[in-house]
Amino acid sequence: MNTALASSSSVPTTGLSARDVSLHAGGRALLDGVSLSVRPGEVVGLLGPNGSGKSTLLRILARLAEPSSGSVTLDGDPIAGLDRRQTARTLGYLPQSARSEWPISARETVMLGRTPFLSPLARNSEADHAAVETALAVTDTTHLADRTVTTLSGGERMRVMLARVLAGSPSLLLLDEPVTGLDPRHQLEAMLLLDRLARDGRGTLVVLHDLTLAARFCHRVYVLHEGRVVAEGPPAEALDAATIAAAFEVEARRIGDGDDALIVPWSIRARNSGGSDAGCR
Ligand SMILES: Nc1ncnc2c1ncn2[C@@H]1O[C@H](COP(=O)(O)OP(=O)(O)OP(=O)(O)O)[C@@H](O)[C@H]1O
Repeated sequence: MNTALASSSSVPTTGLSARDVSLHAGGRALLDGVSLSVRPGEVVGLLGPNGSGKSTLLRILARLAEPSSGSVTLDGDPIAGLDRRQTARTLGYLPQSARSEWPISARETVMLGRTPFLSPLARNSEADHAAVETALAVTDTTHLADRTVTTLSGGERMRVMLARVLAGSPSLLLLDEPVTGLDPRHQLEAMLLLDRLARDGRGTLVVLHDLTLAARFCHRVYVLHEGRVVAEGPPAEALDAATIAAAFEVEARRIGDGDDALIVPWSIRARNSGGSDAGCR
């Protein structure tokens, strides 16, 4: 499968960083002093229970929301001051449960990912069409290209929306649960694709709920809990039993070590278990 995603339009980057980012809304802190980075050549996992702030953080990193305090920098420059088109060429963002409401074809939907490269009133170029066909191929959606996107199944639609991000050939990808709803084969294909993109020098921050996929495919992970980073580092270190218990309130069974580890949530951990609580690091 060809994974050479339109490298000519990719904008080189040294990485994206959040420093001490907080966001207050609804009378509480949704994010509280979060610092994080993603660099070219790495797949970084963003993990945490429902409501811990993962999507909120991704929206801030994608410049779709403003933090109450703290900063986000791209290549060392504050993202708030950068040219929006240039930012869109560098950063690819896949929202959670991404969907298209327009009854257009999957191919036309993927072509929308080329928007940052279009001049006003210009027709799509050969490079645009080539990027779209490659993005369809690597997401195994070529056979769906002429279907109206609103008629696709949830997993098919997710792969098309991922193709739309890839069509822009971003240097850095911000992906909010890209494998949720995908069948096992397509989950693996998507994670293997991120791995190949990292080897090509691109970087990805990916929200995952599957601890085994995170352990296998992420170079580093951040674990969020109630808006704070409670663990970070290589999965073998950050996803230890104490962190999993404290952050997710489950006991997990671990089979194997390192990136071969299977981490399976196994039993519910009682809340308010007093002194036996492992606590978040
Ligand atoms: N505009 C808002 N006003 C008030 N609360 C908000 C707002 N946006 C999000 N929240 C709350 O902030 C918290 C974090 O939401 P967020 O969507 O970032 O969580 P998440 O970690 O992505 O969760 P999930 O795994 O369920 O997708 C949640 O409790 C959510 O209800």
